[in-house]
Amino acid sequence: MTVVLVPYHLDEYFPDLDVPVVPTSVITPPLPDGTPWERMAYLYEYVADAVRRGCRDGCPVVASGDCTTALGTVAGLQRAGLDPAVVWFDGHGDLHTPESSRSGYLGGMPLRMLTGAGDPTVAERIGLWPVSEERMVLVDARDLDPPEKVYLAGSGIRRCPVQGLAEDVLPDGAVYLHLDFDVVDPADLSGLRFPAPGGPRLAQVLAAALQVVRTGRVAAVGLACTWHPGRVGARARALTDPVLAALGRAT
Ligand SMILES: NC(=[NH2+])NCCC[C@H](N)C(=O)O
Repeated sequence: MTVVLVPYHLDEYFPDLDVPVVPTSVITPPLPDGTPWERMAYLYEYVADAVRRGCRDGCPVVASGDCTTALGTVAGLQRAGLDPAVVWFDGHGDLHTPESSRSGYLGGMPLRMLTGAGDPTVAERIGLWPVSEERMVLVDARDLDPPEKVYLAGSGIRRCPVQGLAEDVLPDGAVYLHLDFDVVDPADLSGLRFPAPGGPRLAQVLAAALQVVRTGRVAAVGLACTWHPGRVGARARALTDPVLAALGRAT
């Protein structure tokens, strides 16, 4: 199984990023000068290519320090000839556009970007096609900003709680499974960049993620290790070890 480590948070290289998986390859190209999205597009070109190749022997897993790396992973699945749906576990929505974001945090935008909205730089440069809202499920997202709530209310994206993830909520076909660890309650995982209290326990997230894996349709997994480097890695293995084991059985 291909396990790709992308030790970055957005366009910033984090050599000390601790991840709960053992990588089979590490992507660290020196990034060119440019805007953050231009630099990320450069990085995600490598990610997309690694995922495309990784599809040949099962389900590639991509670990990075943010959620935006998912843009490269989904593009890689598309390059492999798939039309992936997206099941996105996150304490947040990641549904901002540059106009709606008050923080300006680029990591708060990737799920919206997968619909084809927002800054087009990455999509244009790596050939990422929009995923239709109807093929997206947002799991948990307990910490939504007001503009994200407004957008979700009028969008085709389905939202469900971790404990409400049933077979009939899951989209058809190939699935990109996105796990931002901050979906887990910070009581079970400290050191997160954006802790969102009041969330599900790690064991509950694990049960829901395994449900998705057991469909046998997960084509790639993204692990968003959204913690400060050196803070969480090993503890998160309680989630990733069983998920990777199940992936090995399911593919
Ligand atoms: N996946 C995450 N950790 N996202 C954090 C987003 C935080 C906040 N909603 C923002 O856009 O600024």
